[in-house]
Amino acid sequence: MDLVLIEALKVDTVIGVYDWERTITQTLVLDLTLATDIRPAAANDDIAMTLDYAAISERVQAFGTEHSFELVETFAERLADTLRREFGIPWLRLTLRKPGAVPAATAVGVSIERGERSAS
Ligand SMILES: Nc1nc2c(c(=O)[nH]1)N=C([C@H](O)[C@@H](O)CO)CN2
Repeated sequence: MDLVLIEALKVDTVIGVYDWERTITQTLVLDLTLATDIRPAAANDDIAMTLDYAAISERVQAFGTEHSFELVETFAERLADTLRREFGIPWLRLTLRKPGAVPAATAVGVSIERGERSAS
């Protein structure tokens, strides 16, 4: 299985458990690793035969605008489910960082893997 990568994608959203966080937009930083077979697209030089990282990046940013969760866990889980359903992604790893949430840390966040990763 091959992988399509999206690294350090900035996503603006309302997120957080504290009252003050419900009134502001914060920027999350996402890394996505998306399983697919790139061989058909490579053989035909055809964007329609692979995962379009530009289209997926736009969808992730729209997702951030559409939702306002409290937990980064909820954002990650719901986004992973949305991307897998809408783009037919069999397996993905999603790492979500919330910079500045803990001043002593560069970033905090979660990393999840969902779906089945085939061996071939
Ligand atoms: N595991 C989590 N811990 C915390 C979260 C979270 O989403 N998941 N969120 C907060 C606050 O919103 C924090 O980011 C504000 O600085 C605290 N802990």
